[in-house]
Parts: sequence; C-alpha cells; structure tokens
Amino acid sequence: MLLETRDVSFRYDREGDWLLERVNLRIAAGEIVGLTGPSGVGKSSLARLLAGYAKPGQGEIVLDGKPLPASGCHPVQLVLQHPEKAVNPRWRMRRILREGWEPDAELCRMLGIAGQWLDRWPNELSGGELQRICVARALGPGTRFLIADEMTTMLDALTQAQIWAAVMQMAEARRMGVLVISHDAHLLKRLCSRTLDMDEIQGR
Ligand SMILES: Nc1ncnc2c1ncn2[C@@H]1O[C@H](COP(=O)(O)OP(=O)(O)OP(=O)(O)O)[C@@H](O)[C@H]1O
Repeated sequence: MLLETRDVSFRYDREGDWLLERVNLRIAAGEIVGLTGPSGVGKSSLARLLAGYAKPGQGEIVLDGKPLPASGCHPVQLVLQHPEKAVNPRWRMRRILREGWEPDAELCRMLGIAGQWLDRWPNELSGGELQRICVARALGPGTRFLIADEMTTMLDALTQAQIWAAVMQMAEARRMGVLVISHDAHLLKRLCSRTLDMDEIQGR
C-alpha cells in the first residue's frame, strides 16, 4: 500500500500565494518517515490534507493510485500535538475512546491507559493521559497510515517513549505507515528510516 501526494498545492486564501507548492511525498506500508522544516512552512497543513480535513487546491492525494474515501473510516488518521483540541469536551472518555472502534485491552495496556480514566471528562485528565486515549482512538483496524503531528512534543520523556513504543509495535504488526512530523532531530533519527525536509518535497 502506498500513500502519495501528486503535485499537491494548497493555500488558505483563494487569491493568495501558495503555502504548499507541488508537494510530492510517498509513504509505503510499514514505513516510518520523518518530516521536518521551519515553523510556518505548512507541515500541519500538509498533515490535514493527508488525513482528509482539507482538500488540495491543485494535485491529488492517492492511496494505491486511487482517491481517498470521502466518507466512512478514513485510512489516514491524524494525531495532533494538543489532544484537548481533538476531543469533544462534553463526552466522557469512554465514549471518546470508542468513537471509531473499540480498542482492545492489549493496546490499552501498551499505551498505559487506566480503566478509571474512562468515567471522567476530558478536563479531568492530564495532557499525557488524554494523548494516550487519542492515540488508541486513531489506531483502529482501518488505519493504514498514521500522521503524528508533534504528537508527543508536550509530553515527558517516559510518556513519549511509552507512546512511541506502542505505535511502533502496531506499525510493525499491521504494516502501518507513519509520518512523524517533528522539530526534534533526535526523535526523528531514533524512529524513522528516512527524514524529509519540507523544502525537498516541494517543486518550487
Ligand atoms: N486555518 C487557517 N487559515 C489561514 N491560515 C492558516 C490556517 N492555518 C494555518 N495557517 C497559516 O499557514 C501557515 C502554515 O501553518 P502550519 O501550521 O501548517 O505550519 P507548520 O509548518 O506546521 O508550523 P509549526 O512547525 O509551527 O507547527 C502559517 O503561516 C499559518 O499562519
């Protein structure tokens, strides 16, 4: 399975300059690829395009050569830096965790998710606890690619390590591709088989 952007260009303002210009990126099944680049160059915007939250202005994003599905479970899942922005504050954690699928006990154990968190509201969990839930939620059986946009940047080293160990294990077991977006060169070196700079994937 191959996730590919083909000459993707994107801008927020229809009249303005392109933020992303002719981006060509390929991630194969099971591949762990890093993406880096200065603040504001459009890494998160590209992440949103890949996960189907926004549409390219030009070019296309394809999975095995076919357009991504417009409805149903999206094969490209995005986990953001700030989990509190990614959950419904009016839902209890159990409902949030099971929004797309029911994570099994083994995955919850790997991610260090405690049963007693599930009766709480999002604002009653720490950032690290909430992020573990968001990661489990994103790893449904239909997920072929995970886009981790500064996924563990706000977390302590131990929590970072535990979350990445679980994600790497899942990626290997399921041949899931992962795009690791980060400014942390050490993290990228440790996790990724190759790291791209935003500069080198654009055609300008
Ligand atoms: N919804 C939006 N409407 C208009 N402009 C936006 C919107 N979201 C982001 N931008 C702008 O697009 C540019 C790229 O933002 P983006 O978050 O993609 O960059 P980034 O490379 O991920 O940055 P960082 O490393 O700081 O997270 C920024 O100039 C930002 O202000």
